[in-house]
Amino acid sequence: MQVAGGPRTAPRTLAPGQDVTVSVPATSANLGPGFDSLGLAVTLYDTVRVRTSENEGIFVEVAGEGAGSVPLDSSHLVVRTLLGTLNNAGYGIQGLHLSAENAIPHGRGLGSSASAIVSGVLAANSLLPAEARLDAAGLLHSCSALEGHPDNVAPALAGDLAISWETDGVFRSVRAAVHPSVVPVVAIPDVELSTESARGLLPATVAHRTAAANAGRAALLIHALTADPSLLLEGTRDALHQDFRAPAMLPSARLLQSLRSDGFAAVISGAGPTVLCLADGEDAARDAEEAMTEQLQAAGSAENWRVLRLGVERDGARVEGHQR
Ligand SMILES: Nc1ncnc2c1ncn2[C@@H]1O[C@H](COP(=O)(O)OP(=O)(O)OP(=O)(O)O)[C@@H](O)[C@H]1O
Ligand SMILES: N[C@@H](CCO)C(=O)O
Repeated sequence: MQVAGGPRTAPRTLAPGQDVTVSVPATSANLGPGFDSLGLAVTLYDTVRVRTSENEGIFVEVAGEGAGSVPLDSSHLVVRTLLGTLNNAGYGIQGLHLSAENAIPHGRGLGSSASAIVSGVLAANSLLPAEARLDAAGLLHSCSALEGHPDNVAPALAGDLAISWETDGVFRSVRAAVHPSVVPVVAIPDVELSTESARGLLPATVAHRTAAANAGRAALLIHALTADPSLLLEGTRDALHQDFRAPAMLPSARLLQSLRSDGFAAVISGAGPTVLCLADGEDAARDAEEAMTEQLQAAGSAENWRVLRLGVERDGARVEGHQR
């Protein structure tokens, strides 16, 4: 958590009794060829309620994903992000009560860390006085800098499809409307793979022809996702990350390969190991669900995976303040 650049004077203390709830969607980054650039918000959510208190100390409770494994003190990712954001604005708190209900599984490629960062930054922003708040561009940059790349935080903040980039250290993003017939279907294994270790498997450089081929597919993918979903299979072909990471997620790599051979637009979601199919219409989504389930059954591992048909989350994170 970066706190450099924070206040040079003693921080002001936020009033106790403030109460805010933030709900943030899961996101699937990369979508094949859009490494560190493309991301899609989907209908699975983490929700945190944050209350400032006059009782000193930090109290954290977690239900759902991460319960029993994430820390319950100031090192909790949402708390750490929230306190860092307040500190950067010149504020602190006396006491804090955070209650999290998580549906996004951790370390599976569905943007759980981005969701936690967005939750912490948005909660802090809502608790701050209006004049100390970040604007939309500041929120995107701040969350992206904390996550290290913008492709999950951008759709988590704004919803739908996000196309993101970085210029001279500044992260930016535009939102694009996904074609209404696109349905995301995911197969989530019960094993985790940290993004950090998956990034460690990538080469420092690729051949020029590889980069050129990938650029063409990324451009095609945006057309397929927004205008012509019949091109999704060809548009989701990646050359930059999936093959390099396959040794760390062999069952996912096998499922991906066999789904693509059968004509499904399957990709590794984020850094994996979840497999995402982008289906063109509800019938195709049902076929993808069935194909995933059958292939996992044939491999004798269906009980270790969850297959879910999701929707595209159009609006992104929601913040609700409560009067007390
Ligand atoms: N809601 C949360 N509360 C606290 N910590 C969290 C939360 N979500 C994620 N984390 C932390 O982030 C880690 C997972 O982050 P990681 O970047 O490895 O995977 P991911 O974000 O789920 O996947 P990807 O970045 O590929 O989409 C967890 O192990 C946990 O330490
Ligand atoms: N673009 C990121 C997404 C996961 O955080 C990666 O693949 O490493």
